[in-house]
Amino acid sequence: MKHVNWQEDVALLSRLRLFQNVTAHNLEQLLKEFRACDLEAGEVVLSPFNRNQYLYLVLSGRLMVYLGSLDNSPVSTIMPGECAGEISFIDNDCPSAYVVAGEPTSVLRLHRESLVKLFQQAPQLMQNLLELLCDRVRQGNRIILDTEQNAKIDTLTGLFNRRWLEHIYQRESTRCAFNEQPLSLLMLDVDHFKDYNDRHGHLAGDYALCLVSHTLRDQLRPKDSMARYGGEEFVILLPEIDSGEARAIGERLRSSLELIPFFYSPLGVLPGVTVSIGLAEMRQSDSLQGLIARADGALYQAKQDGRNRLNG
Ligand SMILES: Nc1nc2c(ncn2[C@@H]2O[C@H](COP(=O)(O)OP(=O)(O)OP(=O)(O)O)[C@@H](O)[C@H]2O)c(=O)[nH]1
Repeated sequence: MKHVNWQEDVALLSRLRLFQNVTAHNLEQLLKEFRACDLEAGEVVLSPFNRNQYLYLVLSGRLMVYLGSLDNSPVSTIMPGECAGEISFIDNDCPSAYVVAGEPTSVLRLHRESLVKLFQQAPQLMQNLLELLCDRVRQGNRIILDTEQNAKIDTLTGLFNRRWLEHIYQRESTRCAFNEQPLSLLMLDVDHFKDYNDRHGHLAGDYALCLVSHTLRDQLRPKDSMARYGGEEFVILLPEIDSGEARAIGERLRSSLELIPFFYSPLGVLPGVTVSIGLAEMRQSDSLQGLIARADGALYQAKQDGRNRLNG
């Protein structure tokens, strides 16, 4: 970080969000305390390992924010007019994120004591800082929400993933057991899928998996859950459905795919696929693993019996 000369500019400061509606007199007092610095691209300004005493205001360039490790993708960008370091600046603790110059960047640096002194004379400054902090909290909440979404959704098909299935099963099995209702599970596996990939390419295989997920999910009730269990394996949970009814549902799902001889994809027209299905109904105090093991056994038999059929 290189200290540089800075042409003091009250007009520019008053345009920064932190200083909006702060009087020119107060800003002039603050100006004396600022240090202008130039940062090289990649230079680390804040790190969770170093206590921070400064507030940084970006004048030009941009700062990138990284959570956890610098190897992760940046979670946000701090642009001219915005500031960095305000949380650790206030609580005098280590920053929660890395802040790194994304390109050659000019910043103004202000020691915490200078700003704290001014709080009493300029309450508006405190208000502005609180608003900035609220923005940071909201941004953090959005990141948490996105991360949770990623933790439960399979990116290729948009279905729930295997990890989230555990969570849903806990909830639904408890609810069904409590209400003395049945719960059934279908385990589906795309037939001859290795062959399909070999013939049409892996990307075509990916589109076929999307066809399976969209075709089947559209036929389910809101209370049913469909998850991608593994590569070409899917699990459907059917709460309040006994094995007799689940057989009819599974049969309907299976035949709906059989009736699609080809489909349109970004690669052009591709042949459809069929699925084999294993069915199992929940027994008292069945774990998900136990229920799936029985459905998997039934699926194995469906494959043995010639595929494109339901067993269980
Ligand atoms: N395109 C694509 N293929 C996948 C994906 N996940 C797994 N596969 C492929 O799915 C194929 C599964 O092959 P196998 O387990 O041998 O079974 P199969 O060829 O479907 O044969 P049967 O199940 O006995 O009918 C493998 O070739 C995997 O590479 C994926 O996300 N996309």
